[in-house]
Amino acid sequence: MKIALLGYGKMGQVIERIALERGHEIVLKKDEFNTYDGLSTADVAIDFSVPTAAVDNISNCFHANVPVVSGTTGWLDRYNEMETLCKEKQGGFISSSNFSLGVNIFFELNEYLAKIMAQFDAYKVSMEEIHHTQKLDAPSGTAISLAKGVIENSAYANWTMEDAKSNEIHIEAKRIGDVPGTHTVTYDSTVDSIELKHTAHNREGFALGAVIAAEWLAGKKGIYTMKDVLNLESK
Ligand SMILES: NC(=O)C1=CN([C@@H]2O[C@H](COP(=O)(O)OP(=O)(O)OC[C@H]3O[C@@H](n4cnc5c(N)ncnc54)[C@H](OP(=O)(O)O)[C@@H]3O)[C@@H](O)[C@H]2O)C=CC1
Ligand SMILES: O=C(O)C1=N[C@H](C(=O)O)C[C@H](O)C1
Repeated sequence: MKIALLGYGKMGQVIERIALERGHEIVLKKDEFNTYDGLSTADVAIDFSVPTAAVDNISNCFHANVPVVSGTTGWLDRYNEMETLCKEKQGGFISSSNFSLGVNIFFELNEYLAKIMAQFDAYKVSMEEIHHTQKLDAPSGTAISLAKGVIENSAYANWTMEDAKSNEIHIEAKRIGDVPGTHTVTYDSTVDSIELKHTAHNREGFALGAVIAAEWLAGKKGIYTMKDVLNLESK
């Protein structure tokens, strides 16, 4: 399979290694300064760039008729625009705040736990995410996805990085050293706490998940999620 890499930083380089190991060919490595030359020859594109470049990268894929997997975070206020363009151009699209198998299992557990905890007023939920100091966005896309998973399954209405009201989920973002990504969901009461935690030990899981998503998406049209790729059924 011919792959275009849109973004060739920490993630792009791990994705390249895993893609080559799985027998794929890299036909474009797009960074801030080069062009999209070669994009139209790709079977699929993988975008792990920066929040300000993601929309351009994804749009160019739809215009070039190349299905695109996007892992970039911090641009999702423009997701609907990309969804509309994808439909208009009959493109293929998967966007996820986190492509690792472990985090996608964690997302399912988070939704399941949220449904249970919605019955118990004594507990208040909060979230913490820890990432490396080079990360541009806060809170992480994964923390936002976790908060949405709780909101869709409970009476919580919103998330905030400020002081949380009773119907809001507080998210704390910490930036420490080279931490690849740690997320904790805590339900706290006066007598005990329940914690759900995912710790990435490196970037391999994110990159492997993105390559698996690209293999799955190549040749398809439509808008999908990692639930489709991993065949995960919400309970
Ligand atoms: N969904 C997931 O599973 C995961 C998502 N992420 C997200 O992926 C993104 C990238 O992370 P990471 O690799 O660590 O970040 P890096 O900062 O290491 O890499 C970003 C890359 O994007 C490049 N870039 C800048 N402008 C453009 C442009 N216009 N077109 C294409 N590329 C451009 C940068 O190029 P240059 O060096 O020339 O500036 C750099 O190579 C982040 O948003 C992060 O949150 C990260 C891990 C997992
Ligand atoms: O920037 C990162 O590094 C990561 N970003 C993603 C996010 O914002 O959730 C996923 C992962 O946690 C690593």
